[in-house]
Amino acid sequence: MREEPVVQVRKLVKRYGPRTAVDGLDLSVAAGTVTAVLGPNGAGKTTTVEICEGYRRPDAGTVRVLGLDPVAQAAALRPRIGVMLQSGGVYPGARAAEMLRHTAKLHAHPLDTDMLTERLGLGGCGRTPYRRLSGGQQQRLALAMAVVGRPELVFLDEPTAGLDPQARRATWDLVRELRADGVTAVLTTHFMDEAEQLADHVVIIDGGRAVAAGSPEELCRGGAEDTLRFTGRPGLDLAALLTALPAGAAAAETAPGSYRVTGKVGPQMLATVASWCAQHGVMPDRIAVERRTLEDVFLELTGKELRA
Ligand SMILES: Nc1ncnc2c1ncn2[C@@H]1O[C@H](COP(=O)(O)OP(=O)(O)OP(=O)(O)O)[C@@H](O)[C@H]1O
Repeated sequence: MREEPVVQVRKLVKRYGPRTAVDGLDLSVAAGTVTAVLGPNGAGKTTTVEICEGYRRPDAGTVRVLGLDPVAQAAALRPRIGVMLQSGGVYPGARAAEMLRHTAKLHAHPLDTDMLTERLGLGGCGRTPYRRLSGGQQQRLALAMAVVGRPELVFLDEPTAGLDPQARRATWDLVRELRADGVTAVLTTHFMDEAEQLADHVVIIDGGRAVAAGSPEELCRGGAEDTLRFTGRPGLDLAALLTALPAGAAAAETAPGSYRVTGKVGPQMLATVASWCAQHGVMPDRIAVERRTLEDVFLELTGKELRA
């Protein structure tokens, strides 16, 4: 039997005065997976996540998290989820270790707080008041507080924004371990490599709607073309090459001796280009297939212009 989605959002609408921040959004998160929610600034990611967490009320649509209504059944839901907020909710004079221990005590089976602080590189700042922690340390403490209670589901809003490369990797490792323990994670991020590294499922939001969803591989494979590049002697007869290639392919010499072939790039096209080169006495010094990255897909879907 297929498990119910851990998060199920249908036709969600949220308005702030005249502005519609979320505009009929659908989102489904399967149990035990990491879902990355991507989108340009102002797309509605934080609003959606905060509605799932029960911090905001939807204007329309249905939201179920672990089968519960996040607002009406908040008391039942809160102990089962972990939330990493971008900021706020913290007494600035409290010491880091105290805050983490306090949060751990609210849960029946918390993680070991010493282990968690070491893992996240916070071992040396347990006695430091929150307001004196660096931005990156505050960020890691927020992550620790979100996961210390062994939640079934954790929401991470831009978990690695502003972190140095070591801290980013420590965060990624922790998220992978959580998943290995069966925890479901929903994260928002602006880092495409983070989504590629961590996510089983990616949802791209734009203008308050989900404009694409799938695994990183599915999103990169779908739709547009890939590129095959090779180098050889300059001035090859590309019209002749095109007759050997399947319909819809295109070829161009992008610089003297550098060639780009686009279209449905698969084993057949690679073999065709290689055999055409052999027939014409061309030794390709380099031949490479370039797949679209998640960033390419993201920019194709959401545009390259900066938004107001
Ligand atoms: N409390 C609020 N009052 C009024 N407008 C708001 C409020 N919160 C968000 N908005 C607006 O709603 C829209 C969506 O904001 P949201 O923070 O959900 O986007 P986001 O995708 O998380 O953006 P970012 O990547 O910049 O964090 C934006 O236009 C934002 O200005």
